[in-house]
Amino acid sequence: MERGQVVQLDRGYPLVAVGDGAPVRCEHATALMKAGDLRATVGDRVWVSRPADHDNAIIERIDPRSSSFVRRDPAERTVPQVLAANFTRVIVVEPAVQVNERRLERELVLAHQTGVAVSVLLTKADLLSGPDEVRRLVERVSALAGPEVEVRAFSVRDAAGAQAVRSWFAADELCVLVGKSGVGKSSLVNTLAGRQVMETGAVREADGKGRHTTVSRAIVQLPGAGRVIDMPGVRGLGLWDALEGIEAAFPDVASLARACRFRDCAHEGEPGCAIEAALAEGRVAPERVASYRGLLAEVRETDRRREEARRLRGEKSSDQQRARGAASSGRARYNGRRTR
Ligand SMILES: Nc1nc2c(ncn2[C@@H]2O[C@H](COP(=O)(O)OP(=O)(O)OP(=O)(O)O)[C@@H](O)[C@H]2O)c(=O)[nH]1
Ligand SMILES: [Zn+2]
Repeated sequence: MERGQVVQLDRGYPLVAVGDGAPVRCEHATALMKAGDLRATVGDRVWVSRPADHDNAIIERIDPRSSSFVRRDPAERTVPQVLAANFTRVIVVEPAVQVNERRLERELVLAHQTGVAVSVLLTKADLLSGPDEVRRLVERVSALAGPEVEVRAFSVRDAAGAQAVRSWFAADELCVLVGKSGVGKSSLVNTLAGRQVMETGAVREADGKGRHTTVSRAIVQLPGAGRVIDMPGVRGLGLWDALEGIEAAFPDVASLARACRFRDCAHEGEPGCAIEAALAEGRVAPERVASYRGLLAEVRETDRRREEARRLRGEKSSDQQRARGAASSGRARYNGRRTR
């Protein structure tokens, strides 16, 4: 068997880079699909065999993932979907004009849940009135994202700005870009690559539900720098196993929550709730608490449905399931709290 990495995922079979040769199309081994229905995702390190009598190579094994970007499968409420693996940084991409704060919060939760470094890129900065407005926006988004997250603005029309972003893409990094369709992810990749490697807004494929510029997730090698995964506009960002992500994305609210009298406080009117107290005294923004509560409720609801689905399948141990969930989310966990 040879070791390789999945470098592209489209509607066909995964493309796997093996050695220095051209990437090969791979099918999944039947045994792999039977054992837990494992499918390779972009970034996966895999072991492939190449039977002589077969058109495609075969993925025999998928190595454990050092990180993974997981959302709830939009087609099914009780299974996770891994969109990318083994990256070192998540870059959340939002347009500088009309930043959607609620969407940004959700993206940050999913990004933090992966356990790797998180950055925010505000694109199309040329559409703002000038440097002052850009600076104010970066400050506002930084305040929302917290001190651990670096926020930068970018425009394809500003070569100097592109230079500032390059430090995220050091040679040993694999960055994944997350953001809705049309925010300019492919344009960014093309700017960094110095040539047209991804199709942008000019060429579009209509798919009934909306418009998608990028139809496949692929790893792009930037010349003299690291690599980047462009993910097509991911429409649904349902949370899956995201408690640590919520805690990391809401450091302001989460630090209050740690002072609640009850460890499992739902922050919905329990006695001794530190969040309620902070709200009453105006020490925390009501929108932040509303988002925090809403996202927590979503995770609990998904957990409830998982438990339900498991019961219907005749499985029992939810502890085992949690342990597996922790392994698949790529973030070490102890007792439901972040360990980092
Ligand atoms: N004014 C301005 N327009 C931009 C900038 N970057 C991208 N655009 C435009 O925004 C549109 C969408 O850009 P894309 O790069 O295709 O967006 P995307 O995020 O890759 O979209 P998907 O592949 O569908 O996820 C195109 O028409 C671009 O020309 C920018 O910095 N400034
Ligand atoms: Zn509370």
